Amino acid sequence: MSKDALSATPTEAAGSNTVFARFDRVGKIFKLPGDRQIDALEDVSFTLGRGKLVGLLGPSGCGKTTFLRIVAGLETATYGTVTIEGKLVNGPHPNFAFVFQQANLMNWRTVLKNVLFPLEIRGEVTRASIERARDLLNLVGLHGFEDRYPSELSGGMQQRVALCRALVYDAKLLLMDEPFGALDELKRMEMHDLLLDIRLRTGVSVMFVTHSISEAIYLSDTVAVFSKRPATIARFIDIDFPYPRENAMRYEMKFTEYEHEAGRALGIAR
Ligand SMILES: Nc1ncnc2c1ncn2[C@@H]1O[C@H](COP(=O)(O)OP(=O)(O)OP(=O)(O)O)[C@@H](O)[C@H]1O
Repeated sequence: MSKDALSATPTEAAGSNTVFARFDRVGKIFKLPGDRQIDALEDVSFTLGRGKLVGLLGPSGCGKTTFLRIVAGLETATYGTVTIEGKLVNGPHPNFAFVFQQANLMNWRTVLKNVLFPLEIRGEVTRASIERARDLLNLVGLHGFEDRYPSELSGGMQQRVALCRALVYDAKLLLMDEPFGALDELKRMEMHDLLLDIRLRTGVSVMFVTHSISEAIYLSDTVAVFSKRPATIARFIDIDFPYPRENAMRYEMKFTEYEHEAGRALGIAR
């Protein structure tokens, strides 16, 4: 995919060999009372490669969350299509996991029982799946907290529990809406490395919304910069840093250049 690719036609995601998801001229118009309407999305087209990580950046209120909700099947597009693994999305799918800005844990359930909840509603709690939940908690540094309650955890720890809950059932697609927005900078950086580690181990494809240019660059294979509303893709930026990524890269000249490029696409830098 070219860095300057515009969204009029579907465009390949960075370096991917297999297409996992295809978004073809996705548009959304919200009808409001009294013949009013909000044009939220217009002709958003690109593909997400299997196991790839795409960050969505854009001005506030441009339509990023709406796009993510359409991909998740939680909202219907006014026109255009979302195809995942060759199948049209027309409702929520059991293989898609969502992580929101707030952890949204159930305070009356222990950490382990929060993580197991998606399996419980599928009737899939087995000895092996409990083991997997414990392994995930271990991976995110929460070993020993399985029987604690959410109110006993910090915000960062709660967000890590939410991530485990999203990953416990082998989701193929992880959709995240500003998942680390409520965390302080250091915790956010920790979560970045954790997410990349999980992606490496599980091969999950990831799409996430962020307001942070540096977060988008640090995590993504490709950053998709949305225009002002109605949002369309203003620019794709392929991030040519190898994985695993290291914090030192945040201070490299090339990283600053990517920040400038994203800033220009957002209209906030020259
Ligand atoms: N259910 C709805 N009904 C009517 N308008 C809506 C609805 N959901 C979103 N909108 C409008 O669509 C536009 C895009 O909203 P959206 O939440 O997708 O933007 P966003 O880019 O995620 O915003 P932010 O970055 O501030 O979180 C906004 O003008 C919003 O008011």
